[in-house]
Amino acid sequence: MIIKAEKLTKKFGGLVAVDQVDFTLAAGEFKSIIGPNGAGKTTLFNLIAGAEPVDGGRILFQGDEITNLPQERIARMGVVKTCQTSQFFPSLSVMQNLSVAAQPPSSWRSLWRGKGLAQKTLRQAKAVLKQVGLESAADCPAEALSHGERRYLDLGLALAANPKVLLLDEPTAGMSPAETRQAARLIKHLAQEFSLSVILVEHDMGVVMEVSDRVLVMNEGRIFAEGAPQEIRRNPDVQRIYLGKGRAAC
Ligand SMILES: Nc1ncnc2c1ncn2[C@@H]1O[C@H](COP(=O)(O)OP(=O)(O)OP(=O)(O)O)[C@@H](O)[C@H]1O
Repeated sequence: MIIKAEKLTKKFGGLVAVDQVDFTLAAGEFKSIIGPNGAGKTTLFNLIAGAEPVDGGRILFQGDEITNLPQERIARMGVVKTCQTSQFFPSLSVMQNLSVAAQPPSSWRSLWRGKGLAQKTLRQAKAVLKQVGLESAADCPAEALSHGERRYLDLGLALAANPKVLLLDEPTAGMSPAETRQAARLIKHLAQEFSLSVILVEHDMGVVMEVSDRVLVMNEGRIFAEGAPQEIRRNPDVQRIYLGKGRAAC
């Protein structure tokens, strides 16, 4: 397993948002986390990425414990998270943003000394620019991008960091149905091309069913069900928890 979490627990005051959850991700696997609002999906995702401190349990990445390491350190090890809200330098161009993300931390000092970016970094940034289809916007300031393009830049920023495990938080949020289908296909293609292991938190069931190898259903901080997309789609208990919370079933 590339990621193994045991008895992960997170509390917010009296609320147990993630309750003794065991989670595994195999190398090359694409796993989606679904569940009704407030089920604990984003919290579990944030615990794995190091974006929230863990209250109980432990997380292993390739056998090494990463529990409560700083998020930057976890990202440098290869577990990289994208956000629901775009995080980039608004006035820098798309290519400059990708170049910063592709820059190994060991070379930040030379960047500050004005030595410029290494050729390897520029090549990596250019490759990612092409992979996420933003070549025509390479010189645009990131703040001038459309909503859909910003989501592609988010994806590019994560890919530029050379991840082994990619954590995607609602990458298609706010996209039109046509953009959503296109983005889902691109994400799946990139995951296969780079042999990435992916954890996806996503509300769009069409996307989840199309891209996932396995789907994990959370409810009230616990794992409710796990299986192949078709099994989850047919599971009457899964449909019940969605309907019980007033959301559309898958
Ligand atoms: N920073 C926080 N402080 C207090 N409570 C929080 C915090 N983050 C999450 N929660 C609570 O923890 C529970 C799980 O939230 P979480 O965001 O993980 O659920 P989710 O399944 O991702 O929901 P959604 O689908 O609505 O995004 C919810 O009851 C939420 O209100």
